[in-house]
Amino acid sequence: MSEQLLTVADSLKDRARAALGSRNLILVGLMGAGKSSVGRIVASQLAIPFIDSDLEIERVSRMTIAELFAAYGEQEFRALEARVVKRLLKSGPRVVSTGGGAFINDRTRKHIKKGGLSVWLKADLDVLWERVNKRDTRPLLKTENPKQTLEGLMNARYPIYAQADITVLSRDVRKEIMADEVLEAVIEAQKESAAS
Ligand SMILES: Nc1ncnc2c1ncn2[C@@H]1O[C@H](COP(=O)(O)OP(=O)(O)O)[C@@H](O)[C@H]1O
Ligand SMILES: O=C(O)C1=C[C@@H](OP(=O)(O)O)[C@@H](O)[C@H](O)C1
Ligand SMILES: [Mg+2]
Repeated sequence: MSEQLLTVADSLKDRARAALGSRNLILVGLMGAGKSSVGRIVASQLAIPFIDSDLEIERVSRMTIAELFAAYGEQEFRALEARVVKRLLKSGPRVVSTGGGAFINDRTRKHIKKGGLSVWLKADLDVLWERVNKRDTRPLLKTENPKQTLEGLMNARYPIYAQADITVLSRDVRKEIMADEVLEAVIEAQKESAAS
């Protein structure tokens, strides 16, 4: 990388870090959008802590997400998720990647709206499907036609994800590029709110 390009990359991180201030950055969106993997890169670029709410739920319960769904059902999982997300957002700045259903739950969405800047990683069905069909860890997709299930979730959930503060299109590009686009969107959002 040339010296000039390095300076541009550094200033992107610095400007995004300054724009975020002490707020949390919370990634929302459907399964496969890249919340967990892109969130981790964004946090490392900003040099702030990264927490994935699903991993935190698994840590505190000492069960996997699939085991929690099987043993207690989705409703109990959502109640635990709401408590964990609320706690994770108590202090900042952090990058918190949520599970796909978190922002859909009224209680959890309120915690997220209050707890920082939310970013919807929005992807089309084929991109999501390409990514999620490689693993069978997601209990909601254990159906006869998982692609159709995913499409149904898209239709039901996209109007709600649209309430996030920022939307970034999650495309078939490298995760590092997606992370840079999130940083750019944070800077833009801050400029817009300062101008209004
Ligand atoms: N931009 C990307 N390009 C290629 N693969 C990606 C990209 N973003 C995510 N993935 C892959 O897709 C899968 C799902 O990503 P993940 O971060 O777990 O999504 P989410 O947390 O939103 O469900 C993972 O295997 C991940 O490595
Ligand atoms: O969409 C959902 O309701 C879910 C998404 C999953 O997280 P990812 O979006 O990180 O896969 C996980 O929380 C759980 O399987 C439920
Ligand atoms: Mg995830």
